[in-house]
Amino acid sequence: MRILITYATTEGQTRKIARFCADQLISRGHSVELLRVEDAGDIELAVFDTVLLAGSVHIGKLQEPLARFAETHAQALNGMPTMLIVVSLAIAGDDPNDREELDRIAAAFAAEAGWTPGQVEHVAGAFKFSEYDFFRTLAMRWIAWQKGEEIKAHEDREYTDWAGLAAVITKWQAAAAPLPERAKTAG
Ligand SMILES: Cc1cc2nc3c(=O)[nH]c(=O)nc-3n(C[C@H](O)[C@H](O)[C@H](O)COP(=O)(O)O)c2cc1C
Repeated sequence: MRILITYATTEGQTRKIARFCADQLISRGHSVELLRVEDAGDIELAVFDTVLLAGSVHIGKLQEPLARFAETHAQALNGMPTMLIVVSLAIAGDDPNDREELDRIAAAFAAEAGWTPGQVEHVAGAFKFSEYDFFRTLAMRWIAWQKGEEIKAHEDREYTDWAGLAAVITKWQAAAAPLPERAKTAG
């Protein structure tokens, strides 16, 4: 399959997640174009069989450039298999209220764009204290403290479940493949 993966990232974790997805798909024989969403604006989606969008939650929202991309290409996206990956820290916990809030964020993003993703996956991100400015450091230390996490100054901490993500991608590429390709890519 020809697959477009386009992503928005603020501190870099979603780029790492998008690259991981690309590597997984390439290793299964797919042709993958991986683009930061700012570089994907006027891309022709008709040349792809499927599209994966990824973004991260900052103060209750996904990035604006990702929202613009989804809105601009909503019609094409609605006509092909798609997946939205939502990266957050809240999903790393086990609070059902957090999960509800993340589902609401994903639903609002999709509704505003006029796009119905074929699949929505929540993926845990990372604390990136090496990337934060002074005020972000204060805010994120407070969040870490609230969650009972002790993180040293300038330390990063990753919560992404790479094995879980690999399983999601394996399943998705098999389901998204056009029928004749399914036999080749399944498993
Ligand atoms: C300023 C700021 C605000 C954030 N707001 C949220 C939030 O509302 N909910 C949440 O679950 N995670 C929140 N996060 C955590 C990010 O989603 C997480 O760190 C993610 O890995 C960032 O991905 P990125 O590096 O690709 O931007 C926030 C992080 C920062 C720095």
